[in-house]
Amino acid sequence: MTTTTKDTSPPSQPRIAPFRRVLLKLSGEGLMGKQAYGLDLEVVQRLAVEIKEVHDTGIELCLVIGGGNIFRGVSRAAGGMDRTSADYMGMLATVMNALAVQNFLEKVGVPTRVQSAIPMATVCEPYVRRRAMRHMEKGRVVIFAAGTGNPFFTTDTAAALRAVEMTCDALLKATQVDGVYDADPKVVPEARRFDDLSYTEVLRRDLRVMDTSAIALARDNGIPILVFSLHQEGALAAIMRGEGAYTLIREEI
Ligand SMILES: Nc1ncnc2c1ncn2[C@@H]1O[C@H](COP(=O)(O)OP(=O)(O)OP(=O)(O)O)[C@@H](O)[C@H]1O
Ligand SMILES: O=c1ccn([C@@H]2O[C@H](COP(=O)(O)O)[C@@H](O)[C@H]2O)c(=O)[nH]1
Repeated sequence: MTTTTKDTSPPSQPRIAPFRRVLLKLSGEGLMGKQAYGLDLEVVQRLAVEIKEVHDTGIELCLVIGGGNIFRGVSRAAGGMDRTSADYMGMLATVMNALAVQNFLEKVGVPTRVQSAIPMATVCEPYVRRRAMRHMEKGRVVIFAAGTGNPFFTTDTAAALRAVEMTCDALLKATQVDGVYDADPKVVPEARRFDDLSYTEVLRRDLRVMDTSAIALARDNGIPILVFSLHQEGALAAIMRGEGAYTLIREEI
């Protein structure tokens, strides 16, 4: 599922109001491209250009990047380690991804700041909510690293949390698949894709495109979630124009 495709979907009636500020969650695994581990720098470069395109329109942007391309606390690579240590390793992996994306964004002329939930003063800023808001008001893209800073969570929950804290209009989840299906499409090829879903339906059907704490946090704070493919070229800009293919998760529909 790593082939890049061009978004050719026809323009349609926008399903959601124009955005002022959004949080973009990039799948860490998605940054591997065709590789088995780490970063495919061509993928990172393409995403940087796509983010710039949106940033140039004046929309305020913040990012959360997963760490699945390097390390996950619950993965087999964690072996017999205790969960908290393994989760801290996972959070540190997200810092590496944040620094890589920061580098590529700055190469294409997008001003950025990385803020880490685990303070590491010689590497990046610590997470300070009001400072992050100010950076965005000044036109900087803020990259939130190290997840929530707590073990037993994931970067999906960190994305929902930061989206609420930053008063974002939406959480955009750029992932490996082009939306939410009635079963994992990587496991069940005949799974059917949804255009629209309510938070409650995602939780009731146990659709695991995101973890339940992220969905619950978004639901409790009324943040719409748009799930789309990170591999579809132009998908991010299309969504910003009210077009493109994505699953929209929001209140009862
Ligand atoms: N019902 C479902 N609909 C869509 N995708 C699903 C569903 N259930 C499970 N998935 C899986 O969820 C995955 C989400 O991918 P993604 O790489 O974004 O996960 P992630 O945990 O956020 O990644 P990372 O930790 O690397 O950031 C997809 O690979 C997809 O196969
Ligand atoms: O708040 C958080 C966020 C992440 N972790 C750990 O990091 C890895 C990588 O994050 P993904 O969301 O899976 O990409 C995750 O598996 C956890 O081990 C965390 O502990 N707390």
